[in-house]
Amino acid sequence: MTAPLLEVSDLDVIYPGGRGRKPFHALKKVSLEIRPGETVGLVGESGSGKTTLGRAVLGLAPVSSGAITFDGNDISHLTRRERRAVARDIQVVFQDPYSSLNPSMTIEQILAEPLTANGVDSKAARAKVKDLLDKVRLPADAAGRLPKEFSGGQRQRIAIARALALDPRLIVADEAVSALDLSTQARVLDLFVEIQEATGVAYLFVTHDLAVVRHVSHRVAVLYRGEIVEQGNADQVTKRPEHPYTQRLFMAAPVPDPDLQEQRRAERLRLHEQQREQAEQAGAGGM
Ligand SMILES: Nc1ncnc2c1ncn2[C@@H]1O[C@H](COP(=O)(O)OP(=O)(O)OP(=O)(O)O)[C@@H](O)[C@H]1O
Repeated sequence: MTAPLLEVSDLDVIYPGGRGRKPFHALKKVSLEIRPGETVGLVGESGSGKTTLGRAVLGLAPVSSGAITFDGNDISHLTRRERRAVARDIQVVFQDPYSSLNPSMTIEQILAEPLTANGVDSKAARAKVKDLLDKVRLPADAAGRLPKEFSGGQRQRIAIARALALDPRLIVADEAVSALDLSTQARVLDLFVEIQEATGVAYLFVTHDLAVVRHVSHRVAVLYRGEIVEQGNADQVTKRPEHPYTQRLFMAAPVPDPDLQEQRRAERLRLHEQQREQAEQAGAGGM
């Protein structure tokens, strides 16, 4: 079996208190592994600690104890300089495609920025920008335009292209499709999968949306109040969850497939009709 690319072991994150706020223990003894080219979906309801775990991997949350290793090296307590070296390999795509792109920069400037900051000359950067636009299925003439000229889905493609600029090995996707409508979501998710197949990048896919997690994940980890209560193969966790919390979480999930949704709606209506008829009959019998 391949060695893990990312290994989180017994991780505790405690946000310090202050200004009348008590310290908050956001992650408790969290352990998780991601192998090269793998997608691990991280699910859990709001406040369970999903974003905190993504941020800890990116070096943005306070690690109180435990370890995060990337490619065998502990990255949980890096200096700024050391972090910069790792940052090439671990990139992020955030939820909001409207605020994450600088509105006054052209797409070419946005995509070239991480390249030139890492010593790529401007000619090579221009060529790479073309290649990145192609990877995310945007036309080459997108380069000269501004973010405001693009739809939410297209902006998210630009954000993905920017994350890919330095050929990372891991991308933390934090609710990366949550702001998009359903059909755009599906297309952007397909793009994530396509890019993974082409480049071998691994994803930590943070999402509250179980349909999303089913769509992209090889494995799934379920967070509940800062603890991982279940993790395993995506099929097994999403179809036959063992932990009662996961069972409740998946039972309550909306269904993304419109046909299935319609079928369930029709079933509910039929049941409702049946109950109404039974109630009417019972009422009539009583008269
Ligand atoms: N900087 C911080 N200081 C103190 N507490 C924080 C901080 N950031 C997050 N928290 C708390 O940590 C807990 C976990 O937050 P986190 O954002 O990781 O959850 P989440 O599962 O991603 O939820 P959501 O889906 O709502 O973003 C929450 O109770 C939150 O209030």
